[in-house]
Amino acid sequence: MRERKVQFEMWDSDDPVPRVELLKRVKGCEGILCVLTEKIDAQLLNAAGPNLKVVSTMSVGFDHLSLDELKKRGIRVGYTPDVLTDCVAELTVALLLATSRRLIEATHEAKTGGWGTWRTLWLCGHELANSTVGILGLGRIGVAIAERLKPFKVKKFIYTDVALRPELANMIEAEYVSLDELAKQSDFLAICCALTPETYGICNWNLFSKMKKNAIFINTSRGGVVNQEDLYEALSTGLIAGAGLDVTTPEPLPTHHPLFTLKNCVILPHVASASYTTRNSMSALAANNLLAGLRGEPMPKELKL
Ligand SMILES: O=C(O)[C@H](O)CO
Repeated sequence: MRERKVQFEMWDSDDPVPRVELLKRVKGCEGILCVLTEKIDAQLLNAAGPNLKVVSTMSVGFDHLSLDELKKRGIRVGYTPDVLTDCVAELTVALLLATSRRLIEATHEAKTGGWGTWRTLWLCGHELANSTVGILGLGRIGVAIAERLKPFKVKKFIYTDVALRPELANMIEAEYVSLDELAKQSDFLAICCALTPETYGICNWNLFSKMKKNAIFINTSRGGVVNQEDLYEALSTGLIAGAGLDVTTPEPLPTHHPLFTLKNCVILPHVASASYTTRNSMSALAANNLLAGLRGEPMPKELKL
């Protein structure tokens, strides 16, 4: 293999690179490796200029990339699916259990003196055994979540998506239903779809009002799929039983946000893929995508534009 040297400049901080700084530093670059906090839009692509050949994002989600603008300029895009599937599924199950069994409330009560005598209905939650689990957007992550939930004796998996996903559905014996039926039948509803113009705000009053009173809503995809005002209304009026959110709009969610006042809403700071193993795999894959793109070779994981 012919050796080629790559010159790179790294933003050596866990905090995002300030936009003004990024716009300055991308000028003339052939490749950019970014994370989901960087908006790769027309402004940034113009600032980079015509040398830019490849953008590699260290994420499975790509809603921070203006795909039309990238396509128009013939810029190739790499992303990091698969390597985070197990980690995200694991966290989703943890969040689901923490929400449905009210673990955050329970530790708070234990610590702050709320733990009195044993009481019959105190801190009762909802169990997975004999339940129906709905998945909105059945991909690798949805399947991995269902595989982990099955041993909890879930009765039935149902899903909806823009199209039938027979191969994935067969792996978990999931039945395809309409969005309305998904809302009506699910005891637990896991949101696993990508954020696109079609899914923006799809979890709104219309959906929540059809859900069961005992339903638990879990979102580890993107905050933008949820109408948060409607979710607040649904949770605070007891329309649904609880919500676990790893993603919100905006991020970070301001500490004074009404959702933080609700006991039946568990909010995590976008940590679904945060394990050492997974973040290492994601960064290696993102780097390999970038290098392959620069060499003009097939990327290990390229997004088809
Ligand atoms: O899109 C992603 O990769 C996750 O949201 C963060 O790991």
